[in-house]
Amino acid sequence: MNGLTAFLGSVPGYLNDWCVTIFLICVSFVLTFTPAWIRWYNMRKTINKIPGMDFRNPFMGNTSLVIQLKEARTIDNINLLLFQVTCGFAHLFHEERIYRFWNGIRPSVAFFKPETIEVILRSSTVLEKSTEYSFLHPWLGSGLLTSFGSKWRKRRKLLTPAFHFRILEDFIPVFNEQSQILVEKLRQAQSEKWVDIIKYVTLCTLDIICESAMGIRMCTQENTESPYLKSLYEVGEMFVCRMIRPWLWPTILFSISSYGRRFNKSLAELHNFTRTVILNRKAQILMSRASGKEQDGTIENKLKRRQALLDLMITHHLSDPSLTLEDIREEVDTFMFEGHDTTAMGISWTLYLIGLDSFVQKKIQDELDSIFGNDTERSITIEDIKNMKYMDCALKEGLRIFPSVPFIGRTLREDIIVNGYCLPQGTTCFLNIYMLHRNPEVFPNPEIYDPDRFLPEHVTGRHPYAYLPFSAGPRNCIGQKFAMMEEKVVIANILRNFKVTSLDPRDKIKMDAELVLRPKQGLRLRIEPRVRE
Ligand code: HEM
Repeated sequence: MNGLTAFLGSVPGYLNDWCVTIFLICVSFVLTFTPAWIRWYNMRKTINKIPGMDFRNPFMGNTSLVIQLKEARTIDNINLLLFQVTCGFAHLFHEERIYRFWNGIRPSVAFFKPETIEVILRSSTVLEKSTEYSFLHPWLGSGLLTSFGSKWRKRRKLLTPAFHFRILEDFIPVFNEQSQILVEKLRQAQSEKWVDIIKYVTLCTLDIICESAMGIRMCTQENTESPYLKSLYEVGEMFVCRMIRPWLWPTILFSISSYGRRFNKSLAELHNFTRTVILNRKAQILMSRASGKEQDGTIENKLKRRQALLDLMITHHLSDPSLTLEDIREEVDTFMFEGHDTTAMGISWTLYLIGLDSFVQKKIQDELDSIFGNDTERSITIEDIKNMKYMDCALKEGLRIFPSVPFIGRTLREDIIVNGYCLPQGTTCFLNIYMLHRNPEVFPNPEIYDPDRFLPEHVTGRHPYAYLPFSAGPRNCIGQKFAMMEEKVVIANILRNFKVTSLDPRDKIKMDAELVLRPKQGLRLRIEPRVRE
């Protein structure tokens, strides 16, 4: 201290104040960041006991590998590259099926073995989503997918009855009607050499979820120029642009970028639309209450049951205003988002696999003929769906090879032990469902499409966490029964009418690491009328 006083005494007065200020800034910097750095250093020591690749630049972590490969021009698209690097790492660490990696200074641990994934998903304390999900907040707020803690628990309890089997049955007419429109659209496209099946199916699943979640007909299959559809695509596209550009992660930088401005404009349109639908429906419910025509909260008539999700929330809001209209908006947007792209990809990938395998296609069509005979128009019933046993296997196998949600992320709020390794609080758990489904010990020749893997005799004895297209545990997919029913109705209606042939072999398909697993260049299918023997 004497030295400092002597030094300050020897410099001119006006510089004195500056020296003291700079000295104090340095001290507060050290005091603020040293504990954080010590915590990070200890965390690094613990995490580095898990197998993984080393890196030179501590600020970039293993992300620098992606940049090096991009610079080496091995592959141009960073999205494709990310997906391939992720799978490459999984192959390197295939023995323990666990590895660490550093996403910048953030530690992550990847899992793709049933026993380790079970520890994470069964835990009642690991319920918080990883930070990547926060990019969804402007759109979905803290709805069911992104929320955690008591908010998530309350919402999950409130919404679960809307997915009860009895309620889902009333959506079957919607699945039928919309998939019959899809069949007509495909019939018109038969003269084309091929169609990108994803484009057709996505409009169909969007119409289905709009009618089921909001109770309104959007008719996007008829009106592909719908402003709602345009905004929805724009929001999805800008969201992905942000995900793959780390410099746009800070909200302020994103909002002033051209991507952020386009995102915010379309988002405002989407939110306005959802809010208007909710307000209109609330007014209708209040009017029927006032006129005494309301059939109580048990939702008796068919039309009302079809709107179960929105009605359930509005009815709850009217008796308990702590569930606000904005809360309802978050949930409706969540269901619109989670409920159409996932099913569209499930249907499209499965049709693609069926289109590569004439043996499987014939088996499915034989099963459909045993249910419907030559009738290609009769609406599908719940009994028919139950009888589609081989179709069930074909769909499950499709979701095994191409799970619509290939990765799931969780953030640890306390230390846990997995596979003998300690994972400290703050670690991101990266559950690689895509590679979990390619474990040759569970699924021999994992790249082969073989629906027989899901025959009851082959499923018995399989580890319950070996196959997880809908995740598992407390935060599993609330819409899984809805999705399976919808997918069966749509695929059945297509294959009752058409023979499908996929034009691109498996090794020509490149995959994007987006929120859902999608092929870079679409899926080309030739559609021909079915000729019965
Ligand atoms: C093939 C179709 C589908 C697949 C593969 C799928 C897959 C998944 C997965 C893996 C999760 C867990 C995500 C995570 O933990 O981050 C999830 C959650 C969720 N899914 Fe699905 N999903 C599908 C269809 C649907 C449908 C049709 C709906 C709504 C009608 C839906 C609504 C949700 C919601 C709201 C959540 C969040 C649940 C919670 O955290 O409590 N999903 N889905």
